[in-house]
Formats: sequence, C-alpha cells, structure tokens
Amino acid sequence: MDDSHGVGDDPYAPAKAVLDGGGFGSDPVETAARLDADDPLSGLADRFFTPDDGLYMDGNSLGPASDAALASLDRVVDEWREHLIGGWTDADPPWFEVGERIGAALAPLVGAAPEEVVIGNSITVNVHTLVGTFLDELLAGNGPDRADSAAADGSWDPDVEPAVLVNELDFPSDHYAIRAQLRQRGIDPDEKLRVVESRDGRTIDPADVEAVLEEHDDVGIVFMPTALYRSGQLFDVARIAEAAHDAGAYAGFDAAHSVGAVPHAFDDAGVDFAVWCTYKYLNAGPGALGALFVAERHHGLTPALAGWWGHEKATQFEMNLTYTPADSAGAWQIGTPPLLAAAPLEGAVETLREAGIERIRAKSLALTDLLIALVDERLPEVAIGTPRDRDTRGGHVALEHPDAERLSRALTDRGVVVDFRPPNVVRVCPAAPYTAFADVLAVVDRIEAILDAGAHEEYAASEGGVT
Ligand SMILES: Cc1ncc(COP(=O)(O)O)c(C=O)c1O
Ligand SMILES: Nc1c(O)cccc1C(=O)C[C@H](N)C(=O)O
Repeated sequence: MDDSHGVGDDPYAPAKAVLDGGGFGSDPVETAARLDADDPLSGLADRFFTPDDGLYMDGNSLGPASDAALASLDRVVDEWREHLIGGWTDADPPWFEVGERIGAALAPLVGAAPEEVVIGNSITVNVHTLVGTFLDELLAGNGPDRADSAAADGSWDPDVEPAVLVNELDFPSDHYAIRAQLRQRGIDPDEKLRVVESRDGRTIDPADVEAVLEEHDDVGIVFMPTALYRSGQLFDVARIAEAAHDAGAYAGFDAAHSVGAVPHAFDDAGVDFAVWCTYKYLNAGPGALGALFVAERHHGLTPALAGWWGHEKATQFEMNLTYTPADSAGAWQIGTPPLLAAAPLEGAVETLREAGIERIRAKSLALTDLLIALVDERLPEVAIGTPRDRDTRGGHVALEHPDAERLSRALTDRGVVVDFRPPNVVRVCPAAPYTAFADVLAVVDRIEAILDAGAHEEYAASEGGVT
C-alpha cells in the first residue's frame, strides 16, 4: 500500500476531476487504469479473497475474507488446541476480555472512547437490550431533561408511556425488536412505535424527523439508521441527535450500513447508543459478532438483557447471584462471547486501520461517483435510488429497475455478485478496500450487456430465499 498520502488530503481528487469534467472520457478503460494506478489503496485488494474471475459487489451484506482475518482466526484455533480452558487467561491476549479489547479497536472508527464500544451479540439482540435499557430509564423517570416535564427534576414523567421514533425504510428486524420491547413493558407498539414516513420511498428527510418530534411530546427514544439499507442514504447523525435531545429524547442509531465505510464521531455528535454488525464493511465473516456503543454518561445502567458476561470483570468469577454491571459498554454483553465468531474481526480491523477510514471513505465516494456517472451515461432504463449528494450517500448505490430481481440474478450468474432488495433495487457495493475503478466499469459493462440482450428476461420470477 502506498502511504505517501496523509489522511486529510484527498488522493482521489483526480477521479473526481475526471468525473466533474463530464464523464469518463473517450477511453474509459484507459481512464480506469489510470485511476487504479494512482490509487494508494490498490495494493490492499490482494489481501482479500474475492473471486478471480468475478466482481464482488456485495460487501454491504457480507464482506470477504482477508489474510489478516484468517490469520487471527487461525491464531485462536491454535490457542484453543494448545490452551483449552486456560485460553481465557493464558492466551496472548487472553480471551476473557475479547469483547472489550476488540471493541476498543473499533472505537476510533466511530469516534468513541475505548470503553464506550464492545463487541457482542447480534444487531437484533443489541437493539433489544439497548432500547429496553433506555425504555426502563424513561419509565423510572430518569430520561434526558425535558422542558415540558411534569416531574420535579425536569426529567421524563414516569406516568407518560414513552414512544420510540423510527422510520418506514428501516431494516425490519429493528422494528420487530423495538415492538417486542414496548410490548414487554405493557406499551402498545401500534400506538407508541412512531414511524416517520418517506416522501419518495427512498429516503427520509431529516426535517420530517424533526417535525414528528415537534408534533408529539411523548417520544423518549429516537432510533434511526446512520445509513438506510436499501437506498444507502447517509443520515446526519449530529442533526438527528440534536433534534432528539432538544425534544428530551435519547438518540440511538443502527450503524450497520456505515461503520467501516464512513467515519463517525459519535461522542462529538452526542449519540447515546448505537449498534452495528461486523460482517458487512468490517469483513469479519458470516455471523460475526455485533458491536455496540454506549456513551460514557450512561455507563453503570443495568442492561435490559443482563447476563454474566456483562458483569463487572473483577468480580465476575465470584459468581454472586446479584448482578453488578460493568462500568463500561461491556455491561451490554450477555453470555460467553463465541470466540471463533470474534477472532476474524481482530485481523480485519487491523487491515482497515492500516488503510485509514478517511481514505476508505474518500475512495468509496470516488467509486460511487464513478458508478453513478457511468449509469447516467450508459443505462437510461436504470434509475439511481441513492442520493447523489456526497454528504448523504453511504457506501453502496441502489440501482432501480422494474425487473431488478431478474437483473440481479442474471448478474450473479455472470460473476457479478450483487443483491436484490424488493421491490425494485439492485444494490451495488464497490467497497473501497478491494474494489478497483476498473471493476466499476466492468459492472456497468455487464449490466449494459444483459439489458441490451434482454438476458434477464430468461429468468423465472422469485422463489424467495436468501437474496
Ligand atoms: C440495518 C440492519 N439492521 C439489522 C440487521 C440485522 O442484523 P443481525 O441479523 O446481525 O441481527 C441488518 C442485517 O441483517 C441490517 O442491515
Ligand atoms: N445478515 C444477513 C444474513 O444472515 C443473510 C443474508 C443477508 C444478510 C444481511 O446482512 C442483509 C442485510 N442486513 C441487508 O442490508 O439487507
């Protein structure tokens, strides 16, 4: 990897200049080759296992294996063979604090202090425990300050049933979990899960989040994505957090579709809590552990889903029947961390750290700029469902086509791995660590060839299953 570019300057400015100059020039192959030659991250691709004869554009669902991820997995397998139960204390580093240790390694990616991040559970489980925790705080009258509170100390009035504010384009699992948490507290989710509507079916206007907060004074938690899973719209985390706090609500985020692709500043933005996975842009492998952030001011709270792995570490093995939560985000762990599902993340994060998240973001924007420009130029029947503005664009591009499902299957059969999300989106993710500018050109070439020949029309309609 060429390290001559410091973080801060944009080594991808030449790519932007090419695109701003009106497209990809008369010889796109030559232009892509030039951009790849100038790419300081180009050397990284050799360390990832992507198909030799295909194009992997699905890193927003499952990132590929890498040398570093497999090396850290192999190390833990060797430790298991060698140390057996002793690995919890004698492995180097010991397994006992794996959640905290790898959490600390992730913290810079989200702009957090080391003890504010931990790996554990899955996103869905972490939504359960964190939304549950903050609902309990509200119901106990301990919520954020509220100007209109009936409570003497200005905090949440415990007689008011708190609502949770979400949006209609969220990943469904989050709604399932939040509804369950409301139900378990005797709160009717049909009434208290407040859903911000989309104006265009693709994006959420932050002004609409603010408007719902103005209109309803019972919102105790605003829970939004940092980036939408379908369109890839990137949210202004600081703006949403400020709106939540101004309304006397907590601000929580599902950051699955941005961590590892987009830098975050959760502490500066005042985020209360966040969840994300590590199998997408963090490339830690299928079913790899989830991750979560809890702002330091909330450490010491009792998690809604308490378990012994979240107990204060120093006394965890005293086996007290009374639970003492760890004084860190580690408290939101529940049971024994699956070491083999945690191990690849250690190496995978090291590779991203070496690349630098600012540089990854700069390259990702250049790649998606290019993809959008090529689609505009060459695929008139395809619409761009992702915001064009760089500030509101995450790491993937949603290509909309009436026959998107069949198109995605035709692409997959031709070695271009993308995914389909109903009703009409093919998601294309040129992830920066291992995608070349030439790959983006090749994807567009293949889509064009399929559409020109009508090859997608040979596919049967959906049979369901994993897409
Ligand atoms: C935004 C978002 N939230 C939640 C989930 C569910 O994650 P998990 O299956 O790890 O609980 C996913 C993906 O599966 C997702 O993309
Ligand atoms: N988590 C997944 C899985 O276990 C199988 C297939 C896909 C996934 C996904 O990550 C889907 C993903 N959350 C999405 O953005 O659609």
